[in-house]
Amino acid sequence: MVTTHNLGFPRIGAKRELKFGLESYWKGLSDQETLTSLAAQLRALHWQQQSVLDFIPVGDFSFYDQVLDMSFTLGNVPERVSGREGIALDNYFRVARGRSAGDSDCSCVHAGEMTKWFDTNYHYIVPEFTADTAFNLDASRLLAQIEESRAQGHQIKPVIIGPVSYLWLGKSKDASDRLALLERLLPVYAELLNALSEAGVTWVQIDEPVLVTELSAEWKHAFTLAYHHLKSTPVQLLLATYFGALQDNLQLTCELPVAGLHLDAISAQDEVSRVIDWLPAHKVLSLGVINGRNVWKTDLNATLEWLIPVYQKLSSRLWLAPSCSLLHVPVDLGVETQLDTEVSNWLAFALQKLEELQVLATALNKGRASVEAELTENAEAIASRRNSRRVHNAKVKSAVAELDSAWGQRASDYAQRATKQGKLLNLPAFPTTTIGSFPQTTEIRQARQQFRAGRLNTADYTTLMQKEIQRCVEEQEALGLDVLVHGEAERNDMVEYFGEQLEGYIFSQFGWVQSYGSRCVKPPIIYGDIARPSAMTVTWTGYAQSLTQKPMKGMLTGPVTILNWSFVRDDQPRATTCYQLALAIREEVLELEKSGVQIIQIDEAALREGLPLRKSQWQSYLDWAVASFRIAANGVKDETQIHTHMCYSEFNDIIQAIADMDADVITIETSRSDMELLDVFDDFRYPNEIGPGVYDIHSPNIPSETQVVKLMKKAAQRIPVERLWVNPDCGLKTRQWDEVRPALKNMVAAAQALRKAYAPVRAN
Ligand SMILES: Nc1nc2c(c(=O)[nH]1)N[C@@H](CNc1ccc(C(=O)N[C@@H](CCC(=O)N[C@@H](CCC(=O)N[C@@H](CCC(=O)O)C(=O)O)C(=O)O)C(=O)O)cc1)CN2
Ligand code: MET
Ligand SMILES: [Zn+2]
Repeated sequence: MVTTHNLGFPRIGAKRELKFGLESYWKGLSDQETLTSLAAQLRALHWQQQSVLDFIPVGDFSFYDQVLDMSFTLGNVPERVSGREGIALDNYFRVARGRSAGDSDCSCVHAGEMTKWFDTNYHYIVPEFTADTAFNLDASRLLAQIEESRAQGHQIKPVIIGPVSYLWLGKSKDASDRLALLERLLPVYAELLNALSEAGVTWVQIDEPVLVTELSAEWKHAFTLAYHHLKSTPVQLLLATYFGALQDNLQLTCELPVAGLHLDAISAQDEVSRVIDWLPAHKVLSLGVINGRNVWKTDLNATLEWLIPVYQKLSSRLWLAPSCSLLHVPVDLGVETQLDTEVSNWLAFALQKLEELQVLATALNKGRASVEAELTENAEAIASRRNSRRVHNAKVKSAVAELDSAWGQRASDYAQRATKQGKLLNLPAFPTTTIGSFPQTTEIRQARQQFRAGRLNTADYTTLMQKEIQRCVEEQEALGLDVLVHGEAERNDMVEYFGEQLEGYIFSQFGWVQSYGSRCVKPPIIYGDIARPSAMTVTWTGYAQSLTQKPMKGMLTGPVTILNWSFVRDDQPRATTCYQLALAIREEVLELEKSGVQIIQIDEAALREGLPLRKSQWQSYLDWAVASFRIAANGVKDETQIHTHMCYSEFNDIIQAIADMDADVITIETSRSDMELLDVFDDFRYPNEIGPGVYDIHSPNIPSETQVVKLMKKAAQRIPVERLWVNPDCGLKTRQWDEVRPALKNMVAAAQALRKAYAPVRAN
């Protein structure tokens, strides 16, 4: 018999119940009891929905982030919050967000740093280490949830993050070697596993996703040390790897002294037979055969055909699961009532993926005949997608086939363009601008909800959004900003908004996926060739420009970011889809230009974060990603100024690729790193203009004028002042107007001070 299990389930709720519960608690509108009982209800529902599986995950639920949960379990709690009285949960939220329910402004602490979870759009709270970090087990969260699930009659498998990945994902705050902490960490893990065993647990899933990345000899050795240390614990360990292939870590991984291994057979299908060869005969092999990161139905017949010989070899040592936690896909296709029925028949969300898993297991355990109807239905859906005329657009395919590098080439080089643009735009030194979005207020969101529900007509919705745009322009004029934006009021999200207007896309009503904390995105779904039936932003931008004499930046999302933050086709290379998106955005750029827009920003927030997990694959990704951006951006006249924006700025290794995009201006995140990141942008390596973010928009804290001046002076030591812009780190949509106004006021005042301070330099 094969065993079925799941690595993790989405916790936000099919209708984002957890999001609303959390936000209400943070605002002080509900109490802890309400929040914890909502959490228990969600867990109960999710376990029940998974209960056909042989093992269901416990410990994957989180109030904010599973890595932060692990930090609390290991007693690695930052000093700045420890020793506080009151509700423990509030301390957890203080690390997550810098404050908790009922905190007055003065009791805020700085939030833990947030960063991307591998190559997904999920963000985790980075564990903090120093040379003195001590660990202390607090297994209460896990033990309580184990008891809770048992009471509901489930067969469970607790999920924890493994010690090596835990250290790898964290950051040393004092430049000490975090790997040196392993010795101190392992006894706490052993204690945890013992506690789980005492609670009656037999299997524990221990996640070590860093095994799919390139590891140095020290980190490889850490694996051997760690798992030999944990070998004698009484529970059986299922070591889980996902998001990629093991490659040079394959032999190491197979030989670790654990009871079982989970391999992502979607991204590492080629490795399965080698793993079987290397894996000692007593070990279980769990294969992730259902894609946990995309929304397409699995081709069950093909998968089964491939699995049958594997099952013959492994027999009951074979376990089946989705490739990774289902955190990265929406919960339930069943609640979607407005999806196009043809395309929706090609899709599977979390619950449907578990059904697929069940069909595969039943076919192996009881023979194909026992699931004949399901297999036939699946074959029909797969064929329907493959043969659908709606997937293919001959015009788009030939446009992509005709692309050559000339499409990505601007007429003149940067220096010549800068002169022409300077004359036309006539901006002061240290020009001020923002990244695009202004607060998405409750009124804006509610208006859009009403519009969607048909309770507000198009004319009224448009009027409301125009009012918001007008307000936004007036605020910026009053603040004295130099280059204005329209504020993106009309956009639900910077990717979904474009997806909704492009052909080849469909979008769900409830397909929410957690991005961080309570924040979710609803990635639109690319099912076919991409075309742009009509202009997407020109009217809104034109309206905004009509309200001011100052230059209004056109605001677009770039092809690579649209690709990386959408659910994409799995029937053609990502590069091909990206080129199609690039052509669509190029059309929009050219139409904006034609309408008189002089500055166009094309956000590539996800270009850096879309890098493959292994460095050896970076260059081929960067080649098509940069080429796509260039196709989108570089068809404009010299006089048109192209901006781009990226929110994470560890650019050290890819600065050449960033420079090759050849945008006239790039805005990046730098405030949190005190401008040190700019070292890599120094004179020689980055030739164009730069707006290093001067304050962190993720925090409600207001930067002072002095702070901004200080940061910009640091920037000016690295970048010639005539190439510097002044702007926040990222868009302001998650902030309140009361936070934005004073922050930008200080930023503008700082720019004025800088103009005075550097005036003599510029006169020379
Ligand atoms: N796709 C994407 N990925 C990204 C980012 C990004 O901006 N977009 N930014 C970075 C950080 N990640 C982020 C992810 C989400 C949000 C965010 O603000 N999300 C919103 C949802 C945005 C949205 O699509 N809103 C819709 C739906 C609004 C809504 O929820 N309406 C309520 C009613 C209104 C209300 O009471 O608020 C309802 O339908 O129930 C809209 O505006 O139309 C949220 O979770 O709150 C911010 C940053 C990295 N990845
Ligand atoms: N233009 C977008 C905004 O300001 C860029 C955000 S990058 C995540 O919101
Ligand atoms: Zn950003």
